[in-house]
Amino acid sequence: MSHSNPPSPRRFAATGPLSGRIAVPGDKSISHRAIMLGALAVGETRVTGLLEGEDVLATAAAMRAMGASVERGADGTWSIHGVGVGSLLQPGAALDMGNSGTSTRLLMGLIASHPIRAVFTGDASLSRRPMGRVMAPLSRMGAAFEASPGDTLPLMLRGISPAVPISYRLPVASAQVKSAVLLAGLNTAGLTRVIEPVPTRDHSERMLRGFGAAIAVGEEDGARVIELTGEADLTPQTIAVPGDPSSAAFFAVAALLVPGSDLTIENVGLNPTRAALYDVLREMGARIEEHDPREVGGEPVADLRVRHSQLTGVAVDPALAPAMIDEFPVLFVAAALAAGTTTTTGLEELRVKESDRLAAMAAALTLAGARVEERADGLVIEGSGGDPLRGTPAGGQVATHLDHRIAMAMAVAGLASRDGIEIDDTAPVATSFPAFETLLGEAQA
Ligand SMILES: O=C(O)C1=C[C@@H](OP(=O)(O)O)[C@@H](O)[C@H](O)C1
Ligand SMILES: C=C(OP(=O)(O)O)C(=O)O
Repeated sequence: MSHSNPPSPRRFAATGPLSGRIAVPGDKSISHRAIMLGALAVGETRVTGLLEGEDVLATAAAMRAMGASVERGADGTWSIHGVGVGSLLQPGAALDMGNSGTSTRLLMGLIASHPIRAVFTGDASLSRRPMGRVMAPLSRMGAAFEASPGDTLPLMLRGISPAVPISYRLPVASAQVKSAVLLAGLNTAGLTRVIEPVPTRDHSERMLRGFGAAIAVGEEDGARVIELTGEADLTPQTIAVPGDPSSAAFFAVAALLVPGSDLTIENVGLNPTRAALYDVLREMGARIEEHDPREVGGEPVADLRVRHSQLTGVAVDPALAPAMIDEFPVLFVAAALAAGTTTTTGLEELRVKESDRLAAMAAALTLAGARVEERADGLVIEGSGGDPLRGTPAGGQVATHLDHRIAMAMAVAGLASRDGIEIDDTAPVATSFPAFETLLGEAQA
């Protein structure tokens, strides 16, 4: 896990245009869910394109610790033999979630309706993140918690069976909270409902349906309503995981910013609950074309051709935030090179990710010579009009705070800088995108 890796500083500097064709690794959100649901289906689930990043490997280790077999074949296909809904075993040791919020919150949901006890631990970043948002609904279902102050890790969860089905209105727009409740509903007799005033990524709903769960999605007073009838019996699946749009985002912005670039990113997942970054970039003037739109693993996918473009600042509609929530760090980099002002609002959630992403990006971009104003709920960025950022001053280093997306966003900024950008630690990149630097080399070859 990333917290045991020594810091790995690195300098990113302009090395010329990005071109050719690359394929980014599998979607992180979908990979977590494929392992979890496969581990609950009796029989063999086969997964191709699984993201082999530290976060997903933490999920795999946890499911093994609870009785499932989760193994990688020589050809890269993963084979999962599940235990069946209701049959997760008591883990023999604490579940080390590393840096992964998704692993932690979704697994809390799964365990909440099983009669087992689990201790969750994580790295320094994860141990600061709020878990009360999942503890609240899962407590109503009957689970019990002993958490660290501020409802953080390490925490102990005592699940219960039978659990009580609930109807839960999400107080924050969070796919992790929604998914935790739905996963707890799998081993809960009756109707578990989640009401989502603001839609968030719907991978859980899609995949639960694919595995044969009784799940219905409707609308009530303008809100999305998801209803799951337990107890579920899941049927093993063969799943192809599409490329991660959140990983592709770094390459798309790099190609937009570096003059002369013409890069095609293959097989990018474009689920509408995930792809808003690409719409915002187009609104800013980005030349991004979608080729060969198709469906992979029940998700819309296309190849993206991205060419260097002069960008113009925009006011980003806060209603789009959930559909691009992990892409703001790299959007801020695009804004720093655009002509004019980019304003973002409604982004309080960014303060409780792997780092406080508003503070971290404001500090990092300012250090690199951009003009940034940090507000309570967003950043206002005065773009350079296409001129390269100065880069980090001698002896200066961007602080990434154990946050992979800060590291990759500022690496992209480095490619569009005059003097290069020095990053304090690229080790966290391995949580979501271990091949990042290799692919960067390929695209610049
Ligand atoms: O459900 C998921 O897979 C995720 C949901 C989002 O978190 P929140 O639910 O906290 O918004 C996102 O930031 C995270 O990277 C992955
Ligand atoms: C927020 C993220 O992940 P998680 O919540 O799973 O740590 C992310 O990948 O940007």
